[in-house]
Amino acid sequence: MININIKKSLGEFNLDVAFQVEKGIVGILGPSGCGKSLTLQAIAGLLNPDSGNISIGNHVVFDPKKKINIPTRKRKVGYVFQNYALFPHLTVSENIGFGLNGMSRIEKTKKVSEMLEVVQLTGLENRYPNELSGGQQQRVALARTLVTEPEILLLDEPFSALDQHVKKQLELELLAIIKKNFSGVVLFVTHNIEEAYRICDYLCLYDSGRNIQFGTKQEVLERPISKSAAKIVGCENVFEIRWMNGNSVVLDGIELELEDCVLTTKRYLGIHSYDLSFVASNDRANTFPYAITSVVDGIDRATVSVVVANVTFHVVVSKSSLEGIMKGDLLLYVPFDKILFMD
Ligand SMILES: Nc1ncnc2c1ncn2[C@@H]1O[C@H](COP(=O)(O)OP(=O)(O)OP(=O)(O)O)[C@@H](O)[C@H]1O
Repeated sequence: MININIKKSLGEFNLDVAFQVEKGIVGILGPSGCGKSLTLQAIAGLLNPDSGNISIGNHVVFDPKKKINIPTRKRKVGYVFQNYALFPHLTVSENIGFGLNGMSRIEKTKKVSEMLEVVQLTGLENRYPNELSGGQQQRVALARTLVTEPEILLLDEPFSALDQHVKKQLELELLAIIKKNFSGVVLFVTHNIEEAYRICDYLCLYDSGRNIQFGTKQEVLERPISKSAAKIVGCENVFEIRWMNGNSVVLDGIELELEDCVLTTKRYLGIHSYDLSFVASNDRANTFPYAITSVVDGIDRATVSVVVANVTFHVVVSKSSLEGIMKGDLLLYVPFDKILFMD
């Protein structure tokens, strides 16, 4: 369990975050410079907040009102950094055993060798970090952290230094090791919504030093609460709206019908690019002729940008459907049950 409620001013930047997590892997997502790493540093005791409190498990580790500020080494926090931060002059075994203080040599050797097995690096114990691949270095970093039996695991963009082609495989490996050997809360900082979705149970969205939304990954993806939350979860189609009545809204020049009367005060509407589609007939509401403005080609999918009146929609389509869409005799379909309303 982690409970954090802190404020910290650093020059112009103000960090003001509060959330509580009982268990599971939480993806912390947000634009660059929004305070994700500072939050992890505060939890680890590497940054002193100006006020607030932090508890890990059943222990208060920071609360200036109670004069509590437990030092980093006693916080039971495992921290894996972007660049792994291994000691270059120590071998794999020495790196893993580094944090095991107050243990006999025999005990330490046993623990390190168990951990080498957990991260499948047995046989490489005498190598130095520069003799390992990026993925192997990452596993040493994870082992060095897990061996200290932390109550919380902080992963700060652990895949960012890896090549694209090995990333997914290593993600799976790392996830399997964590799930099998660690039962506490994992806070996982990433910029990538796809990666967060693959790995995490919950998402915590950040914007300008604040956490703006927390929920299961499905909830957050399906119901971003604001325009900034929608942007962070990769919703490419967000528009300011004018309510006509409870049954329809007007975007810039087009009217969208809604399924039920949903009068709200929400100012924006969003729809994920994968929820839009192209259809052959206008036998349903919200189908529109379109003009294509661009096509971004992917391996098996493409993103087609189309204009309807003055509104540009981005639509993800399969490559096989691209030819029909390019001819322009289909209609863009905006399904009302996929429309998201937000502040
Ligand atoms: N010691 C410091 N003094 C002043 N400002 C700082 C300090 N450390 C960080 N900042 C500022 O605080 C903000 C948040 O930094 P943080 O590293 O938490 O961002 P982040 O969300 O992790 O970004 P990224 O995704 O780029 O790693 C940034 O604007 C950064 O410039």
